[in-house]
Amino acid sequence: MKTALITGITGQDGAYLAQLLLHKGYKVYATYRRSSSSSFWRLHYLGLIGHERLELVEHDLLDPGSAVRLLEACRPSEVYNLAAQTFVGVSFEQPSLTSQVTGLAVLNMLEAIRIVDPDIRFYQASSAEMFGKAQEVPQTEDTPFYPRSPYGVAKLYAHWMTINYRESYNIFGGIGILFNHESPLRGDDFVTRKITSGVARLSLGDKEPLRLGNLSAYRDWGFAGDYVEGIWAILQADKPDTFVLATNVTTSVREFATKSFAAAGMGIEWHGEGAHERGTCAKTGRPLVVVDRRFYRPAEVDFLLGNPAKAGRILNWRPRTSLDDLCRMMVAADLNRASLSTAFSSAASSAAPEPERAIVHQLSAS
Ligand SMILES: C[C@H]1O[C@H](OP(=O)(O)OP(=O)(O)OC[C@H]2O[C@@H](n3cnc4c(=O)[nH]c(N)nc43)[C@H](O)[C@@H]2O)[C@@H](O)[C@@H](O)C1=O
Repeated sequence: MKTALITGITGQDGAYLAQLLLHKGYKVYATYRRSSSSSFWRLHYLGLIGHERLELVEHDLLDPGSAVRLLEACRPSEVYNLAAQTFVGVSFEQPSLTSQVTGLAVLNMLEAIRIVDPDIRFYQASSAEMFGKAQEVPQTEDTPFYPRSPYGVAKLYAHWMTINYRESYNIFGGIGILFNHESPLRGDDFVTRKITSGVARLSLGDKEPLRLGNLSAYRDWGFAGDYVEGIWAILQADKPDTFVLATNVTTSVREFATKSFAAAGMGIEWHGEGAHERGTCAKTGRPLVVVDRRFYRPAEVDFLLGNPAKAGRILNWRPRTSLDDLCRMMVAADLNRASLSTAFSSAASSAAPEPERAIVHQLSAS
């Protein structure tokens, strides 16, 4: 039985990767931060909590000594480093913390591998944010980097450090440069899930429009479930290498919102431009989307489009889920959650004790 260690199990990719590795028969050790122990909802969602081959381990990425002890205790043959401060917007507010967690912490794990067992295969989650102000279209493994956020800069440090350990110490450092990948398990601070949960709320009658930032940013969005298959394949390759995982299709935030409203059976019409743009219901004219400058970033990445040809050729990896299917999947999951919570709160109020209901009845009658 192979043993893997995943850092960042409470995130979207950690949950899907754990599911994949357990399905393949691995023993999986998975780390989480003490303060994120309440975010096991994704593991519950996938039915992984209590799995006999999944062991959750508390770990602080910033502590080099505990990285060594972690590897000595788990003895993995593969380490998947997914833990990071992953919100680009937050990285402008907390650049130092982001640099430590997303950048420097990766060095701690690489050093621990060098000390404990240099044969461990290490996966580093690099990001399309490293392309930032993209120097060519589409972006490939050879495109020069130009990060536009503290997050992108930190990821670039970790990226080069992994290559450096590959070349200096012969460590199997496999790298995936992942473009945006989404799912019903995405956190609702990211724009796709913010949109699909807003669509669910609005389609169930809520009146408060969705407040978004830059609607004209373009992203190459795929399904996270497809991408973890690529991540696994990167560590099974004959030699350590760097691969772009992307769909080769790019779409604006505005168009993602249009598709998501359509998935809930609602048409949206767009009016105005820039900070004054808004989207209204095609049938009733009620406001569905307004632009809110608070969600703009100090520096924006305007356009990302990845070419995954190398991953197709060498790893035989291809994204299988179209953007339309992804939108439908995410909207359906959010509609389900929203109607369950509406049903739950109305069941809770109708289950109020008899005397309270009687009082409400009397008050409204008088
Ligand atoms: C590859 C990369 O992918 C992700 O980073 P991201 O692209 O920044 O993702 P996002 O969903 O936060 O923003 C996408 C775009 O949408 C725009 N946008 C408009 N209005 C809102 C808005 O209201 N909220 C947010 N969050 N974004 C908005 C925003 O300005 C940006 O242009 C992370 O997984 C990251 O870890 C990673 O590695």
